[in-house]
Amino acid sequence: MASPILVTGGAGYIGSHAVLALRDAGHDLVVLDNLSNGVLEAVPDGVPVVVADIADGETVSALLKKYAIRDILHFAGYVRVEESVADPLKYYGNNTAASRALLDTAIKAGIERFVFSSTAATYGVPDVMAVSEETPTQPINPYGWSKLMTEQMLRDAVAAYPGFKVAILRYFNVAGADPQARTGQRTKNATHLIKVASELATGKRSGMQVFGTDYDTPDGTCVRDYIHVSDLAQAHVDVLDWLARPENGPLGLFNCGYGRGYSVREVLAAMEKASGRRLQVDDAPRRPGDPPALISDARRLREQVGWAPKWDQLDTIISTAFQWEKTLEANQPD
Ligand SMILES: NC(=O)c1ccc[n+]([C@@H]2O[C@H](COP(=O)([O-])OP(=O)(O)OC[C@H]3O[C@@H](n4cnc5c(N)ncnc54)[C@H](O)[C@@H]3O)[C@@H](O)[C@H]2O)c1
Ligand SMILES: O=c1ccn([C@@H]2O[C@H](COP(=O)(O)OP(=O)(O)O[C@H]3O[C@H](CO)[C@@H](O)[C@H](O)[C@H]3O)[C@@H](O)[C@H]2O)c(=O)[nH]1
Repeated sequence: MASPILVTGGAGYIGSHAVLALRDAGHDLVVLDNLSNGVLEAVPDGVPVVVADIADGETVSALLKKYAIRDILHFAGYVRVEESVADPLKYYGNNTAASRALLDTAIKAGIERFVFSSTAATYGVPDVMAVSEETPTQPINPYGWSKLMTEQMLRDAVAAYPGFKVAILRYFNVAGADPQARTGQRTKNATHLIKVASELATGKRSGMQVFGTDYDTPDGTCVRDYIHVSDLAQAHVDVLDWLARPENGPLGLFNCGYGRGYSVREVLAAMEKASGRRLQVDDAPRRPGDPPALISDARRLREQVGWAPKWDQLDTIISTAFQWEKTLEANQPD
């Protein structure tokens, strides 16, 4: 893989961590991002950035040619579940239709390997405790559907176009930040539990709520499988290597998680410990659409690809998220 890797959405939260992981592994790369939610500061100096939309076929095909790209990591997309319910066409437009356009450009350019950011939201509300790649997909919101439809296009493309290999990665709850605080989550008006709790712990918010305390879980709050964003970034590097070996593919489907769940209360207790602050938290009704527990069976990624996570302690996830939030605060203009 001597030619550079194209990272779409590389100016965003997960993409910017993947950029660091790829660089740390010695890869050259190019970022493609329309900056709708990303920022240029998230991309390290020296990495070329093309500011354009993935659906802009002319620009994208020119860049694939210019850099002789053979591999694409496709992170670009919209990520807010509740927004997808309020404005579904926005999600089908970007996560499905724009991804189709990118795929079309990629196939025409002879791209060999394509890794797609999918989500545990494709499983909906599973009736098993540990969700494997074989668990039926039944999204309960347009976000999940918009990703599942792109997965289907990729499956069909692999079957139709010889030489085209794909890996689909279904992320569970992504959190934390680069342990060296080179990048982290910058999302404005974030709704993710750990980001919200980090903002509260650094004083950017005055309070937060626990959505639902009467679930059938050990402490009554929802349980999730939180994966450190740097381990997830490394999974992309490992999966690309896996896909590049002739005996592997043409299609890989991998859950990305640790196979271990933590409740909302456990997360908040860990944030109090990391920050040394008492958090102002109120109990609130359930948030519509939240499954009580979502835990991955992610053995396939470890066993087939050889992924070996390094940051898989809840305290590490929480402390890196908190440290990043402080870094962001320190760099705020007055
Ligand atoms: N954050 C999570 O917990 C989570 C969980 C599961 C899956 N994912 C998936 O991972 C991917 C990255 O998520 P994130 O949390 O880093 O989000 P993010 O919003 O931080 O990053 C997405 C990036 O893509 C860019 N982008 C969006 N649409 C584009 C387009 N049409 N053309 C070019 N650039 C575009 C944005 O500017 C942004 O920089 C998304 O596809 C998301 O669906 C995220
Ligand atoms: O202020 C808050 C925010 C969240 N929660 C709860 O915390 C848990 C986790 O919520 P959140 O961090 O919003 O993540 P999820 O809703 O589990 O969804 C995330 O994880 C999914 C994969 O599991 C991805 O598909 C989604 O894109 C991503 O938003 C849920 O029980 C929420 O109800 C609170 O109690 N208070």
